[in-house]
Amino acid sequence: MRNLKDLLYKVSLELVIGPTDIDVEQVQFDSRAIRKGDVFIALKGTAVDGHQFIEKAVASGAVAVLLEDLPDYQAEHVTYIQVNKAHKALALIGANYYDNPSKDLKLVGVTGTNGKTTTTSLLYQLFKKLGFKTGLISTVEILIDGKVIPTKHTTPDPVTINSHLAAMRDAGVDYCFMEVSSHGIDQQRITGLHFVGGMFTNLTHDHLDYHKTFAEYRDVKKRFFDMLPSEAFALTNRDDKNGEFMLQNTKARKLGYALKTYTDYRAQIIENQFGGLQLKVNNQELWTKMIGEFNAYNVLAIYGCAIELGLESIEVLEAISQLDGVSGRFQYFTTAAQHITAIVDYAHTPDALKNVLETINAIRTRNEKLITVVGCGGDRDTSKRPVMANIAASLSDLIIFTSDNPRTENPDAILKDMEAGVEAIDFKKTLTVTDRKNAIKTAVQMAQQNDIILIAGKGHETYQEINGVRSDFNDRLIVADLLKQFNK
Ligand SMILES: CC(=O)N[C@H]1[C@@H](OP(=O)(O)OP(=O)(O)OC[C@H]2O[C@@H](n3ccc(=O)[nH]c3=O)[C@H](O)[C@@H]2O)O[C@H](CO)[C@@H](O)[C@@H]1O[C@H](C)C(=O)N[C@@H](C)C(=O)N[C@H](CCC(=O)O)C(=O)O
Ligand SMILES: Nc1ncnc2c1ncn2[C@@H]1O[C@H](COP(=O)(O)OP(=O)(O)OP(=O)(O)O)[C@@H](O)[C@H]1O
Ligand SMILES: N[C@H](CCC[C@H](N)C(=O)O)C(=O)O
Ligand SMILES: [Mg+2]
Repeated sequence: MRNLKDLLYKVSLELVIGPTDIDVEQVQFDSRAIRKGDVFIALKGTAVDGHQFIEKAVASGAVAVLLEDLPDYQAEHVTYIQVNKAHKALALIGANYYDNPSKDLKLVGVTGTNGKTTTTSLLYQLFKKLGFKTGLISTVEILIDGKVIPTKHTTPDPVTINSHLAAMRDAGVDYCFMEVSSHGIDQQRITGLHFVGGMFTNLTHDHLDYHKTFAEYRDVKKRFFDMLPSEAFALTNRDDKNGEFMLQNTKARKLGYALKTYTDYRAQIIENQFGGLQLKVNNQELWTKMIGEFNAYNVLAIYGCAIELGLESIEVLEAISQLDGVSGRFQYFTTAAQHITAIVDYAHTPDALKNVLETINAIRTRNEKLITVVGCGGDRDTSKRPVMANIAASLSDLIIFTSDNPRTENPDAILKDMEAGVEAIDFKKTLTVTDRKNAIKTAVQMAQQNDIILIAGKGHETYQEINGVRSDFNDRLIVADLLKQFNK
């Protein structure tokens, strides 16, 4: 139970009707979750306006309502608090509710189109290996020094974020690494958090359904760096043309990492094989199990972050060489007989798909086929569909288009959008198999000695969402099972 007045600390108020010196139970922004004694925050969302549900929230027992627009009818014994920006107020209230836990640990945020989960998960592993109590907030899971908590979002809502940070503080966590998505920045899910560092991986095509233009998407990402305090570091990829742009208005210490540009943290690829990467990082040797040029960026970024957080270079390099890959990111399975390799990867943007295919093409040595199984999500950016299909077709020997979370869309309509991106010359090597399990089965059946199968788009996911219904689905389990026939 918390005092409402304390929760409103730093929230800029327009009008208050009723007492604020009252006890409230929980902070809710969904009327369906309200219990007696809660405070309801009405948010104007992307689908509906939460103001519609004020009466319902009050009927369910809300003792206070925070809103932007006052209703004509106001219930007695309920406090109404009017603000200009309810999303911002929610974030501040969420932080106040848990006594601003982000100030009690060292929180680093990672933003960018691709590589956030990889970078944050590697940082989590690295800091744990070096003996620190560590936390992680990522697309795959939330980790509180080893304790796993399932998650649905990359960057959860601010009440959830602060509740996890509070649990981390209570567990004595020193460092927390979190993914900062563009939706998270735009919807103020990270407002009020105290970061000691911010990192930027790259910016390429994604989420143009939500942000409308690339410039708007870029500007939203930059807002994360604008909010960093002067004691924080801001470490950005200088080989990406937006790496410097992110830092234009930040107060934080500006730092860069790159493979192709001279900056603070530099790496050179000495070797890039299926076994891993050999790098020269600021003139020191580094070996890692991570594969491909894009992972050279991820590894260099975590090295820079660790040094900025005050760790010793030698022990960081040594610990990085022991880190394992990240679940569903270039995770591969090789058969004993026939030597067929299947790679499950979370590439769900044009750039990620291109990177993964180029990596496979660069490190494959034999005269084998590369078979790609890929789909595009429903109810998400439709403009990336033909682009991803074109990339898959031009960089593979055989392509099987299939479904990847059609959500509420017709799966075949999504596949038609993808097929439209394939050049006439590539058509003869493409197949469309709507059912994803059958698509994977087809790829395995077509594979011959030494062939490589890439199954892209779902990575760590354990479900497939069709017609709005989620059912169990796991690319890794399915392909591992199908490959058993070659191991007998
Ligand atoms: C488009 C989007 O981002 N939507 C998110 C947003 O919901 P919204 O505010 O738009 O919701 P809305 O349905 O319009 O409802 C408005 C308000 O009315 C309330 N309501 C609604 C119905 C009702 O009966 N009573 C009620 O009170 C809702 O709780 C809400 O507060 O805020 C919610 C709470 O934080 C999120 O759960 C929800 O995520 C949806 C489910 C989603 O799919 N989001 C994805 C796109 C997303 O956020 N992805 C990013 C990036 C992914 C990546 O690239 O890694 C992520 O960070 O996960
Ligand atoms: N630094 C990088 N640059 C480009 N592509 C990358 C990079 N790191 C990983 N990838 C590719 O992008 C895919 C997604 O990686 P990851 O899950 O780390 O990204 P993310 O930013 O967390 O994605 P999301 O926005 O869905 O949370 C990987 O499976 C890989 O194909
Ligand atoms: N966080 C990303 C994940 C996409 C993963 C892909 N499997 C899909 O469902 O489209 C998004 O919501 O756009
Ligand atoms: Mg992620």
